[in-house]
Parts: sequence; structure tokens; C-alpha cells
Amino acid sequence: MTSLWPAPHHPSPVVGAVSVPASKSLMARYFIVAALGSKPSIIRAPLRARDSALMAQALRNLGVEVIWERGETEAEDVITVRGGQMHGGTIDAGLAGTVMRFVPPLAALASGETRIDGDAGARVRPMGPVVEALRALGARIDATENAKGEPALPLTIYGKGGLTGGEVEIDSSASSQFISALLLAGPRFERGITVRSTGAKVPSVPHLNMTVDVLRRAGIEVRCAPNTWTVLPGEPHLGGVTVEPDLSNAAPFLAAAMVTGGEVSIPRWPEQTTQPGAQITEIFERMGAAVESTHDGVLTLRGPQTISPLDADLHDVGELTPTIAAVAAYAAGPSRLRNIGQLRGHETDRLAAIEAELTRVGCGARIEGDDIVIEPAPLHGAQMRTYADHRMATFAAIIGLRTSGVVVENIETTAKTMPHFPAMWNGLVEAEN
Ligand SMILES: O=C(O)C1=C[C@@H](OP(=O)(O)O)[C@@H](O)[C@H](O)C1
Ligand SMILES: C=C(OP(=O)(O)O)C(=O)O
Repeated sequence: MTSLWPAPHHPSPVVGAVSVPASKSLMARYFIVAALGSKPSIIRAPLRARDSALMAQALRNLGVEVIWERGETEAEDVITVRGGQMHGGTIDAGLAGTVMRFVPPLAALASGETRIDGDAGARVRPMGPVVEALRALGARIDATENAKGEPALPLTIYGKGGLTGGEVEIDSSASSQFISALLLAGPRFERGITVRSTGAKVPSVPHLNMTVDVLRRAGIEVRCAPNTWTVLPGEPHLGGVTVEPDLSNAAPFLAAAMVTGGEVSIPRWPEQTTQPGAQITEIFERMGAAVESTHDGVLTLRGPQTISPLDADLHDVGELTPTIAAVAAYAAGPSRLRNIGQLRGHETDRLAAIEAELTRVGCGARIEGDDIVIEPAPLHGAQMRTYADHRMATFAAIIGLRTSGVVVENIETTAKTMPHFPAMWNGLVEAEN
């Protein structure tokens, strides 16, 4: 059944502050690295959302101890993770790229049989290169073939209790997560792992740097050379970590200031971070924003009177595209968002989804190769589709802020990474405006 959410309409300046939940990408890496160590690790201020709940359950099903103590708010939650020899299990990956890509290498190292499946949308997400790489490293995997004849979910992995590791080549042009998956499990291969990227340039490189950073933080030696990463064998110990807020999920709230000429603050914005979402501030500055960070960790963005069009290569920060596209729909001229072919394998084909939904509200939009061109025009309300994609839901909310009559289908799809999005959005829009 389709639920309908009338998007709040607030074309006058939105002013307020929003605390955003923890980073999905850091959570996934902390979970995996903690699970590969036998000493307990502690994850503080974690993300309470569908992706992180699925990862916690996937690890438990493989025999990892995951104790999630709930505080009054998620900022007070504490998770204790203790790994050990893993056994096989049944895993639901939902629509989480991090679960469907990061868990198979663990299953290949476990003793026993693991079956991994997910939502209908997960079955069509690219999966082949990680399956082929694990096979090349000696893992036995039965995978379903997708329409292109590539390995896809559901799959069964027959874990042998360990793998030798060594060198492997991979075409990771469809997702950086294939390489991250192999590197994260790397310390537990007998000889570690060396991953060589073949094929076109890997997207979302900052996410690879995040993977390397988390491994190093856990005491693992990682060597990086152009297109080659080596993880030495060892026992990772993550220790205690506090998860940063998710900066890609902060982006829609900053976009609210962009499209209304308002002012939005995000507390706990990290001074230094590996999150690609941090780049949203420079991108919005190019579109006319004024951004200020105060020493107490609050980042404030003031939206411009007129939004400048943007011509930018988003290959490294693909997950920001829907948010940027929504803002570009209100720019003073055409924008071109370049080099984002990887979006075809995200929660939905986001290039097609952005083109379709912008067109639906009257904005010019067309895909040219791996770029999307956005030609603003007077927009009108419509019932907007979200394709089970959390970022298409927040995209529609941004459009609805400035254009009346937008109704968003299945806003609850934001539960993937931000379950309280509707209340947070209403709270910001209604705050003393
Ligand atoms: O490793 C990660 O946590 C992620 C990597 C990126 O995936 P792609 O490389 O498939 O774009 C990003 O878009 C996704 O949201 C999260
Ligand atoms: C691409 C994304 O998610 P996933 O981790 O499922 O790939 C995303 O959150 O934008």
C-alpha cells in the first residue's frame, strides 16, 4: 500500500537547528571491524535505523556477540561487539548496500553455510564483482544470475572457516563498496589481501578512504598505492568509538536553507572527517550559500537570495546527488551534475528517478551519458514517487518546501538511515518561522 505525506510548504526563510543521527557508513564499518576482533569494542551514539539494525542482526546471525543497550535517546545508546569464530547463518540485507556487500567476505571466512537475500530492490543492485573476487580467492558461492547474467542476490556462501587471501583484481566501477568489502575483511585472510582495481575509475573514493581510516584506527596496517590497496593480516581492535553525525543526511536540512533563503545549523559537525557528505558545504557555497563553523562544532548555512547553477563532477560524492538536484531545480539557470553513472546501482536507478520526478513537477531534466542536466522552470505540485529510496524521499521534501501541493509517496522509506525524518523536517519548518 502506498502512504501519502503532504510535504510541508514553506517558501519563506526556514530558520532552525537540526541534530542529525549517526553516520550510516561509519556505523557499517565499525560493526564489521569490531566483529573481526575477539576483544570487545564499544560503539557509542550509534545509528538507530533500518540499515544499522540489519547489520547488527546479520552479525548476530553469524555468531558475533552484539549487545545494543538503548538509552533514552540514541545518543545515549551503547553497543558492545565481540567477535570470534563465525558460523553460517541466514542474512537479510534489506536494501543496504553496506550489508549486501560487506557481509559476504565475512561469510566466506566463517565455518558453515550462509544465505544472503534482501528486498526486491536489492536483488537488482550490482553484486557481481565482489562475488567473483571472493571466488577468485577460493570461496565457494552459489549466486542467482541477474538479467545481465551477473551474480546477484540471493546467494549462498559455503564458508570453510578461513581463506588464504593474497592478490585479487576487481572492476569496482559500479560501486566502491566492492573494494571496501574486501579490505574490511582483509585482516582475517591468512596472508591479508591486495586488491587491484581494474576497469573505469572507482566512484565514491572518499568512502574507500573511510574504510582505510577505520582499519588503521583498529590497529591494522593498510598500504595504499594508485588503484591498489594492501591490508596486512592481524586482529583488529576497534576499541571505543563515538559515531559522527551523518553529514549526507544533514544535507537535506541544509538544502532547506538553500531553497528558502533561510539559515540552518547542524550541531556536532566534525572538524575533521572522512565522510564525503562534508563536501556539501563547498558545493552549496558554489551555489551561493554562506557557511560558518563556530568553535563549539556548530555549522551554520545561510541560503542565498538567488541560487547559482552548478556544473560539478559528483563522481566522488554520488550519494549527495538527489539533494543537490533538488536545489538545482530552483537555480537561476541550468545545472549539469557530471559523472554519476554509479547512481544506476543505488537504492533505485537514481538517474532515471531524478529525471522522472523533476519532470513530474515541471522542471526540465535529462540524462546525458553519465550526467544529468537540470533546466529550472516554474514548478507545480504533484504526487512524487520515492522508489523505496530514502534520498528520493528527502529530495521530494525539499521540492515541496518551495512548491505547494507536493505529496510524497512512502515517506517512511527514510527509515533506511533516518527513521524520524518526517518529524525532524516538520520540526525545522515549524520552528519559530
Ligand atoms: O561504503 C559506503 O558506505 C558507501 C559508498 C558509496 O557507494 P557507491 O560507491 O556504490 O556509490 C555511497 O554512495 C553509499 O551511500 C555508501
Ligand atoms: C547509495 C546509498 O546507500 P547504500 O549504502 O545502500 O549503497 C545511499 O545511502 O545513498
